[in-house]
Amino acid sequence: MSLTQEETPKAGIITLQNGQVFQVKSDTGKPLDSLPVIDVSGIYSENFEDRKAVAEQVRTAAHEIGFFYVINHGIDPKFSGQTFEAAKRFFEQPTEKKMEVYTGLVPNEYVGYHPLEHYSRSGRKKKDLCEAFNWAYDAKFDPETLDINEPSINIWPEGVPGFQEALFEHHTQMLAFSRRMTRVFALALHLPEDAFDDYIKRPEAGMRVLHYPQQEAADEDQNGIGAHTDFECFTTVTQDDCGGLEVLSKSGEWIKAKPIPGAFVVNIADCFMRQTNDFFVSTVHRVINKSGKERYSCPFFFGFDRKKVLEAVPTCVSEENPMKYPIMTAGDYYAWRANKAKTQGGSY
Ligand SMILES: O=C(O)CCC(=O)C(=O)O
Ligand SMILES: [Fe+2]
Repeated sequence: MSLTQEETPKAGIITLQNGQVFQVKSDTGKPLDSLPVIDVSGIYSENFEDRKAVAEQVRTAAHEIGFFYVINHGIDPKFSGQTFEAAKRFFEQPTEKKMEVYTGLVPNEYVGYHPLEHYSRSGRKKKDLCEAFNWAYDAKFDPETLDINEPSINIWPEGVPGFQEALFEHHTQMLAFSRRMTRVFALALHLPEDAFDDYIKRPEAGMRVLHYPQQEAADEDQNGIGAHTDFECFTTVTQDDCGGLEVLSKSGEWIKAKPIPGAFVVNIADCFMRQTNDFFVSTVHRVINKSGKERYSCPFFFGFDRKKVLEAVPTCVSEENPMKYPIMTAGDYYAWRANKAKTQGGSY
């Protein structure tokens, strides 16, 4: 949210940190089945036509709604199981202990602990009812690293055995999947499959695990995480079976992204929206946990090397449709958004 804590949001209007303003028709999520489900098993095929067939479905989904489920993604659910189990052990600790790795200790970066009811994206009366632990790319855990000696920016809690190991085992899986999906996105943009390969040799690859207690406050007073867009290229979310993730449709309705066992939810984020000159839509989403249970989720945020310039891809600009966004590096864009989110009480 770009609203400061003092401003009161106008009913039905959402203003985001990236400057976009949205009109919402109804504040209540609807259980529509309108998010596409894409079987991505073809991304592992040796046959180009199989990969292209997945890419065409991704093209439509990324353009029309910016959110879709992927099934048959090939990642064993034991990895997210381990992450959720490790996260429960971390979140269970007293707040003072968790604050030893408070994200505020690391300026400009989104690593470490984000406390409960501490940030607000929604501008609602009460701050967002979630807590999170974030960790960033670490060359040591990237089998394709270019520089194994690159220092890590992560901070880790003491006294949670196996925490870092569980989280990075999972991260390494998601990294490989996201690199493959980047090739699918290139095909989806009708570019050569390797068009972004150089952008993701040293990618931006942050991950977080979130805990949402059951919400007692009314939706108009609080959200689990308020309406926002993500700032990298695309996000892949593993959610448990509680539900609560909602996506804002183009017509201004909140659609419930109900959990599909074993599926990931993939959403387009702002860097891809900028690079594709709005052909891919970075879609507003939020979470409200009224399931009666504790909700856990784990998004993986994938983006380009900070040194790369976010120029529009050639298939998305023309004389009639010039680039809409100022050109900057992925790193400058990230720093701008990260700072905004941290100083305005926002979250990731
Ligand atoms: O918890 C979820 O399902 C989504 C979380 C999210 O949108 C975020 O952390 O950016
Ligand atoms: Fe998000």
